[in-house]
Amino acid sequence: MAVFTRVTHDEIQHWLGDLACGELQSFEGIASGIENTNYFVNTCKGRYVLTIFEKLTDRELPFYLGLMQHLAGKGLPVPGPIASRDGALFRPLQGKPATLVNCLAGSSVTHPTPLQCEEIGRFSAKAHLAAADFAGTLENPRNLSWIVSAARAIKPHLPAEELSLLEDEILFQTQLSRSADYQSLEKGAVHADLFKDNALMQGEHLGGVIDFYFAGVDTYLFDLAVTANDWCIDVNTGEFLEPQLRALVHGYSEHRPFPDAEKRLWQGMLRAAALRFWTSRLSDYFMPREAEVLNVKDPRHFERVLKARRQSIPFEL
Ligand SMILES: Nc1ncnc2c1ncn2[C@@H]1O[C@H](COP(=O)(O)OP(=O)(O)OP(=O)(O)O)[C@@H](O)[C@H]1O
Ligand SMILES: N[C@@H](CCO)C(=O)O
Repeated sequence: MAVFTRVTHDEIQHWLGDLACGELQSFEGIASGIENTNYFVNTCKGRYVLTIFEKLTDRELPFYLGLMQHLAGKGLPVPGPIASRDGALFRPLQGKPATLVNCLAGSSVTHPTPLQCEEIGRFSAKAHLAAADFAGTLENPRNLSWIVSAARAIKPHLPAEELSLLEDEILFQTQLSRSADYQSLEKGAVHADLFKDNALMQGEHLGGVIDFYFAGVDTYLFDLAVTANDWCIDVNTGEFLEPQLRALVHGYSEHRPFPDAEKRLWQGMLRAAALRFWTSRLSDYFMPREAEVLNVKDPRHFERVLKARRQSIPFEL
């Protein structure tokens, strides 16, 4: 249940104020999602999503909402925040920052087809190109420094075999991050959490990508690796499904061909992406925040994915 903050018709009507989105007709809480409170809001001008941020603050929100506005402005299927007359993308509601974004069509898929993977690959490349002139500079909040510090807190809880895997992978990633190839990778503002549940599909067509609230500046290759590790795998084993992976890579490279350094670092970045989510899931598992207790995602899934990526990958870029 994701409605942490309950609001009334009058409160929403008042908050909509000068947003030029028309008179409020109805609203309903959205049950899925665990980070923020979301409502579908219907006005005489259309359907929107109201998000009340439970933890995010003025420090991060200008980056996330600014990036969504930037990408939507370039025609990508991303929910653009509706700005108030003075240009603000978020304003307080019940003392928490809140925003209104366009409601996009579609629903998330659990077993993507190769064509759907190709479509998400195309989106990813287009988003990387479109974000190149975005001015925001927030670092990926779940970067290697975060992983190292989260791992410190997790380590006392881990059995020996997992501890050794975690330490070995962090060592590998630390060395990799110092390499000339890594230093030469192209970076920009990336989604960094483009899992299946953050994409709305309409058949083979992408209706939209949502939930930019783990976005940050990181390498394009890392971002694509995050997507590959979720969209293109057998969820039982963590192994890649080759047709899905080939389709994702093909869709991506249609718009942004891979530079040589990206080709050389593909397996390393797939490992980095698996480590990032294994660590965050371990952290949520051992040190859950209040609202997460009932929604902790299984860390062992990403342990399996990481082990599989360390072994081999089906083909090179
Ligand atoms: N712009 C949008 N258009 C259509 N549906 C949306 C939009 N934004 C959110 N939703 C719906 O609301 C649900 C919850 O949103 P979201 O995934 O962003 O929740 P959250 O709590 O912010 O994040 P998390 O998934 O990390 O818990 C989505 O699964 C989707 O069904
Ligand atoms: N996509 C993340 C959740 C945070 O967005 C995970 O599956 O662990």
